[in-house]
Amino acid sequence: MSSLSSRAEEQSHLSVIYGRLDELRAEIRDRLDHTRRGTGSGGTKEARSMRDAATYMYAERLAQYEAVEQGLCFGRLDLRDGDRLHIGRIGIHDSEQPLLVDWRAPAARPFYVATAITPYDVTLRRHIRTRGRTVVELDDEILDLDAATDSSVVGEAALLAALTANRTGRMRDIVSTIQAEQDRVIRAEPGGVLVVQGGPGTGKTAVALHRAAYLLYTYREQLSARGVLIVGPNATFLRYISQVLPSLAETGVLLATLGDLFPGVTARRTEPAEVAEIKGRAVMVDVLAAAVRDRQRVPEEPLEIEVDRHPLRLSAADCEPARERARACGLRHNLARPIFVAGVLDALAVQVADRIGADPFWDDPLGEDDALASPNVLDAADLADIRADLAENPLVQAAVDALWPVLTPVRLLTELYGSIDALVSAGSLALSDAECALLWREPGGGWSPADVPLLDEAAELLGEDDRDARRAAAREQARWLSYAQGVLDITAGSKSYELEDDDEAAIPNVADIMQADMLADRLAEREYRTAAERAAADRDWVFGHVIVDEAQELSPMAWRLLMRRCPSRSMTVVGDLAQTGTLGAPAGWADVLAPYVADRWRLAELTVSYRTPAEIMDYTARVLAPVDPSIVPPRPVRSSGVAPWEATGTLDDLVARMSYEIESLGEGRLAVIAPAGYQATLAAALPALTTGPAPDLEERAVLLTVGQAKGLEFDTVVVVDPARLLADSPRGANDLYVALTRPTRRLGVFTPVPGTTFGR
Ligand SMILES: Nc1ncnc2c1ncn2[C@@H]1O[C@H](COP(=O)(O)OP(=O)(O)OP(=O)(O)O)[C@@H](O)[C@H]1O
Repeated sequence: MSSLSSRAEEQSHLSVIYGRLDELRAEIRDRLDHTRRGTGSGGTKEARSMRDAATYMYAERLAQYEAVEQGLCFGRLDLRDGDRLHIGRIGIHDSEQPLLVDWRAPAARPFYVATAITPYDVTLRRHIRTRGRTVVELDDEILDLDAATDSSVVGEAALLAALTANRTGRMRDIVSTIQAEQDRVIRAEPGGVLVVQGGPGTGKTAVALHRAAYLLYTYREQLSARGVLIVGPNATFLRYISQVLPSLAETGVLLATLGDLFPGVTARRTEPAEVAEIKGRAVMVDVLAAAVRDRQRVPEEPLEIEVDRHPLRLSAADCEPARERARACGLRHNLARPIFVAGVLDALAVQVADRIGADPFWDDPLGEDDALASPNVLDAADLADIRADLAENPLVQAAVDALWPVLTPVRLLTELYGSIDALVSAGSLALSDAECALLWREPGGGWSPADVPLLDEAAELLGEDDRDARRAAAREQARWLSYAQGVLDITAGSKSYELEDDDEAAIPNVADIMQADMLADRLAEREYRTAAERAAADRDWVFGHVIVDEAQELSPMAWRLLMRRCPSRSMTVVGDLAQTGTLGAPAGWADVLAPYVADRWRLAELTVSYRTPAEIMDYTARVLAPVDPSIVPPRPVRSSGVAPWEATGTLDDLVARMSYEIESLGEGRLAVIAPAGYQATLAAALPALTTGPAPDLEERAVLLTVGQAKGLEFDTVVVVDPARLLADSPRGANDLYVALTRPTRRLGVFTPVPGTTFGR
């Protein structure tokens, strides 16, 4: 397809682009060396911090330049006015002209959406395939109405090459072959909630990742300070997608599972699906609120507290007004505690004052015993002293702690789960006794992902009395902000002097890539993490944009947590309701979103499956039609000529089949997807498979449950015992749908001989 002369022409342009990239790297390296040499003990504290921040930023920029080495330039547009644009992973200029246009720039958009009918002034679109720094293939499309075909696919040859390449266990970016319907999602406005619904393999995950990169590029000012959060279903999945954003030179994104979103807690505990389902219900908000109220007690029997060898009595009548006042103040548990404590101290102080302040000379002058009370010789200052002494008294403190303890989320939940009485009391209006019994567990053993939204909710209910720390932090921040503003003014002023004949757009100085508040944050912390990194350590962090992948799996409690992290509701929600595996998951996107945005959300649908060839999609549709006719697989973009195989047999037969499949795999990757109860037997019978809770997907062959396989793909997939997968869960059809749509090339379906199984 590509003539030698055009290849030579592209090669020479490519060499110029790489040459310029090398220059940019060398310049940043020089700057880095220069600031590093200056780093150390010299200068003021502020100057040292400034140098550290600059070092960090140059290192970050260098890493971005290093990350774009592979596939730096992948396309060219020839425009009607004779202009020619090369499209690539980042923008690169020399002193006179742009050499490479960033794929996210508006000028690059026609590369993804132009058609013969709507050509956007493009006359030719060229896909350039490279290996290292060498051009290996060109694929030209003339956007000429006379030559228009009805193909809806852009850059067909490049797309097919990408789709049929061996899988590696790591997802690749799709930047050179994004399709028009995907491009519309990637470049959609960031405001509000955008739901992206699409069947398996339609590129939802790929689109979500490219959207994050696009948003950070286009709305950098708004987003880089707050960061972008991408939530994925599990750690294996995050590892699978982890290379995509670095290959797009983006570092401002936090990839996390829901279990990672409560700093200080690593939620890896496994638990039965029915327990996770209860924890995910919206009524758990009421259960937790009741659990907190249950920790705000008054004594059933009066408490005796000995102070200065005299007994004081603390009764329900003393404590009830204090509790009412504390509850009525509208503050959260820990923040309301001082009000309760003040009420209790008042009650105790009166008792002490009555004892020590009685007027020794008081008498009933008329002997009629008609005085209301003994006049007290103590004044307000004395009473305040008594209260202060009582507040310091350990026995008083212990009594108050028992009645209204300072609670952390971890303590509240640990003590709630650890007591069936506490569970039944807190759950009385929302849970059955049997459900409370399911939630009960011994203390210890770690936290599960479903616990994390509850810990977060508990943190909201409890609050943290950190007023002093916040005031001090605000003062410190203001000091750094004014310093940072000064630094930016100076560096902006010195820009042309420092850079002289450099390309200023391509070599940023501090003022280009930082705002004063970002710089102040970094200086103040004396460590220079990106917003995403800092967000990971801060429960109160509010993200600029949140992207949720496999969103159909999230519980109502999980949504509450995510919405708290994104009060602006700038969100992209990506999922497929037909692939829902969890119990208690939503029936529709409206159900999920209504509590937060009513009906103010947009829906975009992806309709073409890029992963799975037509033969496998047809088979899947046939198998699922009698089980769940509502499942309609998406339209495949290609066929492979390889029909799926079906077999029935013993474990030995399966072992024989697997050795053939693994042998004929070549460079690709294979997965066996089997019911959870079969995992032990199959792991023992098939030692060539990598197994475990988070198997390394870069290994050649892995054994997975459906839950683990969600979102992943392999060249070859063997699904074991589909009937059992169907029977194993109330959403069995969805599970089978997920399993059958994982392969990019070959599918095998193996059923044990009737009446036998390969495990529990
Ligand atoms: N435009 C494209 N160009 C090249 N490859 C693509 C394109 N779109 C999607 N793909 C590839 O198709 C495969 C499926 O994409 P992805 O995993 O994003 O789909 P998905 O909709 O998230 O699937 P699932 O619902 O099963 O999780 C991936 O290998 C992805 O790289």
